[in-house]
Amino acid sequence: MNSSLAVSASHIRHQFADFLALNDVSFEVQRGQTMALLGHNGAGKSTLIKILLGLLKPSDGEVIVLGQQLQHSGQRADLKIGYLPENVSFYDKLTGKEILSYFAALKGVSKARVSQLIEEFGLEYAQDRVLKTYSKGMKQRLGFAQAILSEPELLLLDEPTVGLDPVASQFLYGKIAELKLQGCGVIVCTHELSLIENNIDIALILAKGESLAKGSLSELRKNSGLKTRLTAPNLATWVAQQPRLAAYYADDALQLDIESKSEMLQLLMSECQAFDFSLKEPALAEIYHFYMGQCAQLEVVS
Ligand SMILES: Nc1ncnc2c1ncn2[C@@H]1O[C@H](COP(=O)(O)OP(=O)(O)OP(=O)(O)O)[C@@H](O)[C@H]1O
Repeated sequence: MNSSLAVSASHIRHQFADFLALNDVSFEVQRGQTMALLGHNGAGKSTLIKILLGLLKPSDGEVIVLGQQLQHSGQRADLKIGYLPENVSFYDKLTGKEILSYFAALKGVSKARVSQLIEEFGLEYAQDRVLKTYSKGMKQRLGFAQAILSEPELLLLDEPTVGLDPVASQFLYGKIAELKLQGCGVIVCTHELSLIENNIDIALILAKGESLAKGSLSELRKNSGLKTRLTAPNLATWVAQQPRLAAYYADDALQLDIESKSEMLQLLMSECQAFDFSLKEPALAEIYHFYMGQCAQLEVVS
């Protein structure tokens, strides 16, 4: 068993009555790695998270979480998993501090850690207020504090930044980065692609229960064939000087694939003495839409 893996899922299939929610999904997340779990509404993301939590037994396939094979529904890997559900719902007559203290007691975590998290998450001023007076963002911060109470080795986050302001979202991803450095594997399910883009190592894109694409951002970019755009104020002049650039010139930019990028950059710098240009790699959102579009096209053809 590979101890550097936080999760290893092989050929997961899950059937709800006559509906196939997951079909042959396989992926791995290393300890210290963050994976974005992406897909349209109903793609199967929450179903997969429930399987990793041991709340749902897959109809088929093998799941190993933190070195432990999950076999039965209801079997939790252990307390080393932190989980933030999509809709945080705690008993709303308890105060924020009471809620965290309750989970701390369940997980054998000290009261000092509860106070530390309340302070770090900027909830000191509201810690003695009942939950029903909390805003959506405050509840989300409390939910995230609950998820990382016991310093988890695997963190599963379902839409963690919904309701958070930009500063709070940045704080959350900063916290995730700290946990990663301690070797925590992280899976984030989200539709907020621009927010997560700079905070992930790999992504798994699901559509209709199937794995459409997976890999690092650069692997996904390469496999999609999407181009990097190079723009510059003098670009048209350089293209006129160097006919080899013309083959890549479209839409006021050089449209470069992985193979042509370094060659054309070298040409620009050595032959045109060009240093004033900007490069724009395909964003995660573009990559996502590309794969979703491909999936739709396949359906039309079949
Ligand atoms: N208990 C259930 N019984 C029957 N079908 C279910 C059940 N739970 C989920 N499904 C179906 O399985 C599919 C995948 O649902 P899931 O909640 O995993 O999607 P999701 O990717 O998390 O979607 P969203 O982005 O909307 O949260 C959906 O078509 C859903 O209706």
